Amino acid sequence: MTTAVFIDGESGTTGLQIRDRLEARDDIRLVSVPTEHRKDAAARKDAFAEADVSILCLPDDAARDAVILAGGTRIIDASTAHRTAAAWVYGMPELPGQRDRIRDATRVANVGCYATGSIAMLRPLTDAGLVPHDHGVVLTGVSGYTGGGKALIAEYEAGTAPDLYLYALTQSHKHIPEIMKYGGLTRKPLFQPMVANFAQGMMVQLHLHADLLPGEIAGHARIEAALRDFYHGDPFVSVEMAGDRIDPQATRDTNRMILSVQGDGAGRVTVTAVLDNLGKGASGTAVQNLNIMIGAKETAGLT
Ligand SMILES: NC(=O)C1=CN([C@@H]2O[C@H](COP(=O)(O)OP(=O)(O)OC[C@H]3O[C@@H](n4cnc5c(N)ncnc54)[C@H](OP(=O)(O)O)[C@@H]3O)[C@@H](O)[C@H]2O)C=CC1
Ligand SMILES: CC(=O)N[C@@H](CCC(=O)OP(=O)(O)O)C(=O)O
Repeated sequence: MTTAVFIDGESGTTGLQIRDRLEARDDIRLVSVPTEHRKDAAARKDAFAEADVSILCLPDDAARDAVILAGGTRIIDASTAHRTAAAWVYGMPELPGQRDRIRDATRVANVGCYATGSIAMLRPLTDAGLVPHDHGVVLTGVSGYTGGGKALIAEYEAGTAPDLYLYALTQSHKHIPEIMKYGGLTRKPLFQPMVANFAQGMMVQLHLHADLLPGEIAGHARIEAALRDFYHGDPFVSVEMAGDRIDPQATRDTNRMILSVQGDGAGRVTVTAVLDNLGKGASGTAVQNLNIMIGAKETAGLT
């Protein structure tokens, strides 16, 4: 039996990557609208009606409109529009109990790219009580320029964007609400992202003065052990020893995420997540969520 899948926004950065991961599969039949009708409501409504599952790869406002057009089809939304909405299931399979919720869901909000790394580091530590929920958390991140979609890609390809820049300087990055809700934080974290001159790849870091946390010192070894326990047996997330350098492009074109713990071996600890912003941070997890929803092998179409 095949599952009919419509990717709304399939010619965009995320949509193309999802298409690449699905088109060779014999358990999936892709439903498409001709390129010239890609913004035509009637054509898209027909595609939604034909699909068993539709994946939205659109800007937030267009994604909200698409949900109205979509009727009863099951949806995975790659945008930020529904990530903390009560009626939506958060599409981060690694969270406790989340695979069962995703399997039964009709509306899945795919996790954001920086949020994937941030929550992956935070949640094991807040669940284990090593980082208190109201801790003043500091996160930094660097993304490849494809994270900014077609518009930012065009700037880099034209050579008009700087090799590295900081942005979201007012502490209002769009991923903060989902990082708080699913990372287990009650206090807004500091989060400083940047973009660098490479296409795909991402690194997110959590910086901790673990010796100042309450209770027994949540040092390097306990933090690493909590991460290893949380991800034991996970098909895509691993906790590894980092060498002298960490490459944000190390998992390019894969659905893998590598976590590592660095520091002085005592109280000053940095946890690092490396993932592909377009892979594990977007299209890879969308396909992983699709696999869970349709009862396919979770790793199908993914490396
Ligand atoms: N890039 C990334 O790393 C990540 C992106 N995402 C999310 O995925 C979504 C898509 O991002 P991305 O692929 O980067 O963006 P792109 O700009 O590359 O692609 C967006 C696509 O949506 C199409 N589109 C825009 N408006 C409409 C509309 N009203 N109806 C139908 N199609 C429309 C665009 O067509 P046209 O070009 O013709 O305007 C384009 O093909 C965003 O919500 C983003 O937040 C999620 C995680 C990571
Ligand atoms: C480099 C860059 O601009 N990155 C985007 C995040 C990527 C994105 O739009 O997607 P998700 O929210 O769906 O993860 C940003 O910081 O707004």
